[in-house]
Amino acid sequence: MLGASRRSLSAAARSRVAAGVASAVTADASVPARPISVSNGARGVPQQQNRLLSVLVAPKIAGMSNVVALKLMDGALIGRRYESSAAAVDSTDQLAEKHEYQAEVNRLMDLIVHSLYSNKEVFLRELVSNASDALDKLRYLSVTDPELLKDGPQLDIRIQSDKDNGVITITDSGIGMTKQELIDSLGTIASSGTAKFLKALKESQEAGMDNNLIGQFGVGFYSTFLVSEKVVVSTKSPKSDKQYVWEGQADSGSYTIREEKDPEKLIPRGTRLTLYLKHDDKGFAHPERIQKLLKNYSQFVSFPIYTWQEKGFTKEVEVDEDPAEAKKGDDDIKTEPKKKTKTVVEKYWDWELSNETQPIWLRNPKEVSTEEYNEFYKKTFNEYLNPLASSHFTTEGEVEFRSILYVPATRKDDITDNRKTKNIRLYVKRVFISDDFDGELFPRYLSFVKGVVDSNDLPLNVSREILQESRIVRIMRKRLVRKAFDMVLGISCSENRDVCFHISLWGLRKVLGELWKNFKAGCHGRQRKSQENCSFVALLLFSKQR
Ligand SMILES: Nc1ncnc2c1ncn2[C@@H]1O[C@H](COP(=O)(O)OP(=O)(O)OP(=O)(O)O)[C@@H](O)[C@H]1O
Repeated sequence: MLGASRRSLSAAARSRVAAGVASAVTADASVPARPISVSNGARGVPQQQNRLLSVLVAPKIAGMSNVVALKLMDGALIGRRYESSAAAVDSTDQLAEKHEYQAEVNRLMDLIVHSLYSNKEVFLRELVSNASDALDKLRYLSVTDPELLKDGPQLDIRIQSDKDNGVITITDSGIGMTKQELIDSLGTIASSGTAKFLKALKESQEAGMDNNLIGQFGVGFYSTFLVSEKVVVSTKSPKSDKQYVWEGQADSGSYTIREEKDPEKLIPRGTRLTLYLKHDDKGFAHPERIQKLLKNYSQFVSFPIYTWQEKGFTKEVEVDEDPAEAKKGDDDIKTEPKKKTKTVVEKYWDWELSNETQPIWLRNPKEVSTEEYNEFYKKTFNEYLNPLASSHFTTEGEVEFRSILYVPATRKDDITDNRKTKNIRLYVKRVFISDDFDGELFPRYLSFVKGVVDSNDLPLNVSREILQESRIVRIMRKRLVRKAFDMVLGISCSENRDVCFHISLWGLRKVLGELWKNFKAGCHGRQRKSQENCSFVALLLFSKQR
């Protein structure tokens, strides 16, 4: 999952890189593109040569005369002149631009398509997570720019499937993507999860695929190719008045992008993914299977997820009378014949809400099971192992907020390299704001603690500056730190207790050993409040004793 600000920053950075590449190909994105090869990497024929080659080898467009086809190709060469005639043509294939994947994506696709990974179902988790991120981003941006919602206030995810043909569509009404964002996002790798996956793969030093890694890290959007032979992404950003279609095939080093021209396929805003499943994976298109997977993987998504389900109701219908019976009846005394009826089930299809949208931190802690806390942690922070401890609490009075904090079982990031850890996800009135404010909400030396914080007192347009100066944040930070210390001390006390955050002494020693650097860094850290210092020193002493 990505935070809004993180994503916008990385998207901007990626746009700059990709803009350079794309500008070598089409100076004006609105020019209707013909089968032009657009290289995303170093490979490929020079652009001008590519265009000419494409024109020479362009096949005849189905249902079009050569004259019209030529006109279109002409249009590609001389600019906008034939834009309207291109729009009038009911064939889109010929208008598609061909792009090559970045080398890393090619490698990843190759691994995914040829992997023997048995837990292929994670594809749905990854796609729903992307849809939820896109909705989070829209909701966040719409706080300052309500116009973004003008094409529909509904924020939801809808999944429809055709089990006979093995097709699944996943539609979200989120932020969508512009053409450039499509190229930047679905042709290159800049995403956290996928990049982590590749790093881990490299570190595992295995020539082949370590199947477990897919499950541990997720491979984001590309996991669609675990089950699909073709994927179509149709997307409309509120920043653009055009809808674009990305199309990729398993086992292909390139993808295409074209403008959506079919009025029936236009969406007001957001993204629709259509997965054409591989023959052996068509079972994933069964509506009941989809619902089961959502229960398993996506129960913490805070937007409604609707699935298209077959339903039924019973009704009484009249049945035709048996002619022999009717004849017999005629011979008897004339009485009004009694109409016979039978009960039938009337089938119909409708959307069904398939998830619980109340965030886990708003629930009563007594009603949340350890498994639910652990699942929420793993899904939210992309973790593989259960946490060592968790703490769910509500603070009321002077400042009101709810939070769940976790101590992970392993520490992956090294705080000495001064990277942001994105360990705290900040929500304001349930709206996800950012995971970039970790330093402001939490001291750096506690960066191993992960969690969510939801405040009702902060403004929705909260910025780093507001956080730094806010008295509310100072109080929140103090309480969060105290809770984090309580939690770590709780782990330490567990040596002499039967039940203490369901962890073992072995786990404690392990975590303190690994967190040693964090504690040390805390010692040398900037000025801290005395109470914080006291607890910190106590922890430090404790950890040294062990
Ligand atoms: N439904 C969507 N709506 C809008 N943008 C999307 C959607 N799906 C994917 N994207 C864009 O594609 C990018 C790449 O997606 P991918 O799933 O590969 O990685 P990620 O979501 O960024 O990272 P991670 O897998 O770690 O959460 C996303 O960052 C986002 O910008």
